[in-house]
Amino acid sequence: MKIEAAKVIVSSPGRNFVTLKIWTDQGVYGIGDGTLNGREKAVVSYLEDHVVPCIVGMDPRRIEDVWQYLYKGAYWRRGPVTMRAIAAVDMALWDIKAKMAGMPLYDLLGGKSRERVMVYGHANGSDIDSTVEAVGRYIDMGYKAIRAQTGVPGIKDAYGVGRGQLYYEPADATLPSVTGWDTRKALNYVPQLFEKLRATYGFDHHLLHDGHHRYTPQEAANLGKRLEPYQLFWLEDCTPAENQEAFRLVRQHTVTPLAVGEIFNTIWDAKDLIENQLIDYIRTTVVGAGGLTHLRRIADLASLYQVRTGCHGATDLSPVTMGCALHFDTWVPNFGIQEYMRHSEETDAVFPHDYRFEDGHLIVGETPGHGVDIDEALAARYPYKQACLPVARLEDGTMWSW
Ligand SMILES: O=C(O)[C@@H](O)[C@@H](O)[C@H](O)[C@H](O)CO
Ligand SMILES: [Mg+2]
Repeated sequence: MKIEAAKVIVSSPGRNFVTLKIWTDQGVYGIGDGTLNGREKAVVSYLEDHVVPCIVGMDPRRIEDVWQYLYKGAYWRRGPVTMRAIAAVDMALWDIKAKMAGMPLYDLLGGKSRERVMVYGHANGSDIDSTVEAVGRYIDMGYKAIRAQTGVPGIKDAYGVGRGQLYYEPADATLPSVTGWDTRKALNYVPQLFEKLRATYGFDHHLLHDGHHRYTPQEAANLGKRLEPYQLFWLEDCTPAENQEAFRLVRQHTVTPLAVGEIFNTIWDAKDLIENQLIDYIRTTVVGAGGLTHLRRIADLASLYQVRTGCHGATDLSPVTMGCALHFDTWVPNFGIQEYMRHSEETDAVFPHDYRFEDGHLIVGETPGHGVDIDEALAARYPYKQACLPVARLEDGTMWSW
């Protein structure tokens, strides 16, 4: 059996997606996602110029060998562009294998560990009162877990506060928009949001919060400690994780559960955090970390240390990644939660998929493969539109982590 052809499809139904379609000589095809928000074309070139010419003619059944070929064969290892390109191939090959086996992907991975996957949605508002209302709307929609982000008085366009209610997309301009940040103001304000949320809705729902890499380890420890009374499901990216040791300081001071990893690409980025039990949830997802082949390895390492999964699921990960992640979540023994930011109706139409939301959970169907396709004719109606993620600066102009 051979890979006969592979094509990269760039489409922007509301936002940009990079999709890889691989055809085999047996008439079966597979679909993979390689989207890298704000840097999409780098992956397009990596795939078209450097990956597709190598994989045509290879045996699509040899998923592990193709993965090792692309990883070791580049010589230049890791990084978001390389690992997304590998992920796109890997997802398409798993899709092909599962279709050939006539099985939904979760069956091929080892079978169902659960019937449905708990997801969390994004509630956000410009201030505490509007965020409390937004959380109420998610509760009314049936969500069991909700991430809450509030604007902070005196901070311009704080992270996570979108314009719409369901479809927040931060990559909003051809050149990066400039937003603001002030740790002191946020540290005083954010705990008040969670105090009000618990006072209003009680403790039945899981609440989550994203620090988006903005606090120093000491400040993150302070925030984690002050959030303890509100029993968060997790505090995400409380401090940058390039230095994995930084989490030790946070951990020593708070029992608020910690999640990290949406910007990690490999097991090496997470290894020290997992082995030293410095985190509770690992956020790497299929497109971010080299596909299912590598994500499985991360999850297996994590399971040894009782670290659970919490796959990244923002709108910049296409329905193809969401489909693969849901099959992974349905199988993985150490599942924690799945992020679910809804895609727009245009996006959902371009990517017909076999998963559905019900009672705060996502449920995958039994279509062989990962159950997500691309409508190429419709995709062609949405050409690429340059879009960048914002940057953040402190009041005095200093660049900060967005
Ligand atoms: O937790 C999250 O979902 C965020 O941190 C993301 O929305 C992130 O900002 C985007 O994926 C960036 O493209
Ligand atoms: Mg995040």
